[in-house]
Amino acid sequence: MSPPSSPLSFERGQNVGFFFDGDADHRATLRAFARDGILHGEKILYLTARRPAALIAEYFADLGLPAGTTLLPEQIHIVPATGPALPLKAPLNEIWAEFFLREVECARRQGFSGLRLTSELLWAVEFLQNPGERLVYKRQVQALVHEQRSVMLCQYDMGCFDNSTLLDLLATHQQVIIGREFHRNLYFIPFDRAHPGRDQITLRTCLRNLQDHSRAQHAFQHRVAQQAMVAELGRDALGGMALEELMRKAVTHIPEALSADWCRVLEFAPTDRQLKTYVCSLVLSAGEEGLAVAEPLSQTLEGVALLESNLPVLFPPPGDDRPLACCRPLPAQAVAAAACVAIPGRDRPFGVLGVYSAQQRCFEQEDLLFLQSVANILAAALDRCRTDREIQRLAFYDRLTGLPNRTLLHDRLEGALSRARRGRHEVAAMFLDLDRFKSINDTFGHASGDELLKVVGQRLVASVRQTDTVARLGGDEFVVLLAELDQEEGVAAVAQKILHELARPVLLGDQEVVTTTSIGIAVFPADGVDSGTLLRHADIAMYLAKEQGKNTYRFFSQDLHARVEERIKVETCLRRALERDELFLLYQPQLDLRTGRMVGMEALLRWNHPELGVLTPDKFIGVAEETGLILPIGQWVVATACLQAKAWQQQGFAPLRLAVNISGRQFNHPCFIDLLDQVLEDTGFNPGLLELELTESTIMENADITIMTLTDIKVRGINLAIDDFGTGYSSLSYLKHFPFDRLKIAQSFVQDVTSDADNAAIVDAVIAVAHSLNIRVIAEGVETRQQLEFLFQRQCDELQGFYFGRPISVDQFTELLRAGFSLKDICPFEATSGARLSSPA
Ligand SMILES: Nc1nc2c(ncn2[C@@H]2O[C@@H]3COP(=O)(O)O[C@H]4[C@@H](O)[C@H](n5cnc6c(=O)[nH]c(N)nc65)O[C@@H]4COP(=O)(O)O[C@H]3[C@H]2O)c(=O)[nH]1
Repeated sequence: MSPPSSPLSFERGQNVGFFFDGDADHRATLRAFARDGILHGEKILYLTARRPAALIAEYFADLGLPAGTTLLPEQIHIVPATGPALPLKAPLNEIWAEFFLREVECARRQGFSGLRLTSELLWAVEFLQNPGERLVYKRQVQALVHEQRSVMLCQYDMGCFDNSTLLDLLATHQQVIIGREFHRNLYFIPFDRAHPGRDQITLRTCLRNLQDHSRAQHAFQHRVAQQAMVAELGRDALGGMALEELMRKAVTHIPEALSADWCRVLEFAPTDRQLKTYVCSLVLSAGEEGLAVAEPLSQTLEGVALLESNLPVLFPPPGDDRPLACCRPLPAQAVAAAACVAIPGRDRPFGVLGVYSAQQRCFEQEDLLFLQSVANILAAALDRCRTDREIQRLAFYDRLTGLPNRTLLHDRLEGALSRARRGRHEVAAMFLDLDRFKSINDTFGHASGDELLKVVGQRLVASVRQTDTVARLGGDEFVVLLAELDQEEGVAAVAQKILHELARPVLLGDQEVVTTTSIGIAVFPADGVDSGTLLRHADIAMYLAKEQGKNTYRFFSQDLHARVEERIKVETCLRRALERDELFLLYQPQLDLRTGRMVGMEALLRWNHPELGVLTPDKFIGVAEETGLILPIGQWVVATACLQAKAWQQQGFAPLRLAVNISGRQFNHPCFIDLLDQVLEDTGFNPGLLELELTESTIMENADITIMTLTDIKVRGINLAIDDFGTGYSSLSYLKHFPFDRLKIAQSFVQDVTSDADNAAIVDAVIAVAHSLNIRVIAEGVETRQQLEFLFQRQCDELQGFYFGRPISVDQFTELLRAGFSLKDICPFEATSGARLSSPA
């Protein structure tokens, strides 16, 4: 039989030794070896530790070798134990180990060079090398296999494993150290055929394996330590350890894990394309903390690691490449070896993780994998940190301007107030609202509006100290918090500075825009002791600033508070006024001064307030405007007045012109014309009898849009009147451009017309200009006969005023219509062309 090409086959012509411990009868094994030609032509060294040499000799005499076996008696050398005979079944211990080694030495001296070591010897060698090492027996093997670790397999023949288990183990584990008595059983496994290429696992190489094993064991422990560190850093990162702390921990532990000297993280600054030290395991001097790289990135080790972010870069380089310089600053000790990997980032690498050694050495592939694993953990932590920051930014900062938002403002205000309480100083809260933001937004578009808000934010920040807070609450509302005040005059000066800064023109695209601001100021502790009250009071003061002409600042006061409280009350009730039917209209007659006859009426709104009684519009129209309630209310007025006027016509009264007041917000609403059409359609009222009264400010607010809307109104045949003429812009020139039918001279002029020469001159001029433009003039607020006479003489066209009739209810007005009211009823009047007033009766 030809010898099998088994991993167990021995090299011919070599002295071979088998060690048998003499605990068992090994004849069967020897017979099997002989049968398979293993023992052919070899010398057998039979070391016996526990059985007498004579007994062993008997084994060989009575081997019963198969025919053709060439094992000759002279091949067998029985080496008796040189030490004391050991008892059978003695436990493996140091004495055993030393004994075995002595025997091996002895055999070597006898010229046995290719000594095969059996498991006992392997164990002995290992035991002496690593006294702490435990042998792995039986069940423990399974556990280690499960953990995917190297396996030292012992006592294989004790029935724990069958051959297929062993084959599986060998297939999945590179490192199988064969243990005690294993060789015998292994021989019977068709091992080479099942796993060609694994023949390194042979008895022949066991000793080398053992040394390798010891090295591997060391490396293994090293890797385990590295893996443990990766796992720990991963846990820290997941557990939310602060980035700085995590980085510091990494650079502190990496040198130990890689047997290197020091380690650092360099951060990439994309603007100047430089790397700067983020953390270092060494204590850097002040000068070393600055920017790290003077050289171009591509010429440094770390720079290349960063640029070629998927590859670790080594110093010295593994090939023939010229070594790259390490980034400065470098600590005092020279760098003889280094490995750098990139720390990945979302859009570009964050930086580089580098480990350095003063000794010449090679970093192994596993070292680099470890380094990259740590870099990946740092990258994940950086990413999480960035996400946290992003969330923080969204939660506490205004997206458009980047300023603190309401939440952060409250936080800062609370902090400032508690410091102020302790330090007994004042804190000022300024509430700012841009004066014409809405119209700028409407005119130039939202993108320009946003741009303006950004500029405002920047100017505010530039106007205050760094310790102060500028926040945006939303829309065009900002708050400035002056955290430490010495005196109130200081606040006024800051407010003044802000007004000045914000009034400077802003370039939006190619348009220069000027906006102003109203500021309300409340000061802790006088105007409020908690953040909510302080801000509310600053807001109230801001309304006062708006009311008193805008582009100014006002301090909060208790008086103001009372006024605002009432206003808030009004607002709350006004919301329900429409539903509860608390609104109603009065009608005031308008007379033709030439004929003395009633030619029209003005519908005037009243609110029957459940607690305050009947309120005139000046008490609630402002609130309605601010809150937007003017839209449903205004619509209700137009519809109710048209319905009523139509009802009077249907009752047989001569049709009269119906004047209705339209507020600025109502007029500027995009649906205004549609709503008007709706009313006319629903009521069937003749548009030619409807007159809309608009104030000068409504007309002037947005001249371009106004002219279009006015034209739309005129197209429908509706009349237009300018209300309160003289109180607003008082510009006669725009009369030319707008299609008005009537001009109402404001009461304030009419009232003093007989006592104030200036007023008389103005009224005179206004009538003349209006007539020259074919616009009729109506004077309102006529209360006396003198006023009437003056207006008559100046050829005013129409009149309205208490002298002829106050605003009255529907019923009273119906009575008036029935009675056929005329100017003649009040004063004798000659209604002819060129008529004059008769003397009073
Ligand atoms: N002292 C004095 N006053 C006289 C005399 N003759 C008339 N008046 C008052 O002058 C105001 C005339 O209305 P206006 O100038 O359009 O001024 C109106 C108008 O601008 C506004 N308004 C009234 N109703 C409405 C409405 O339905 N919608 C809107 N948006 N505003 C309205 O409220 C303002 C005030 O309305 P009222 O309080 O009803 O006051 C009315 C009227 O009662 C007089 O001889 N002497």
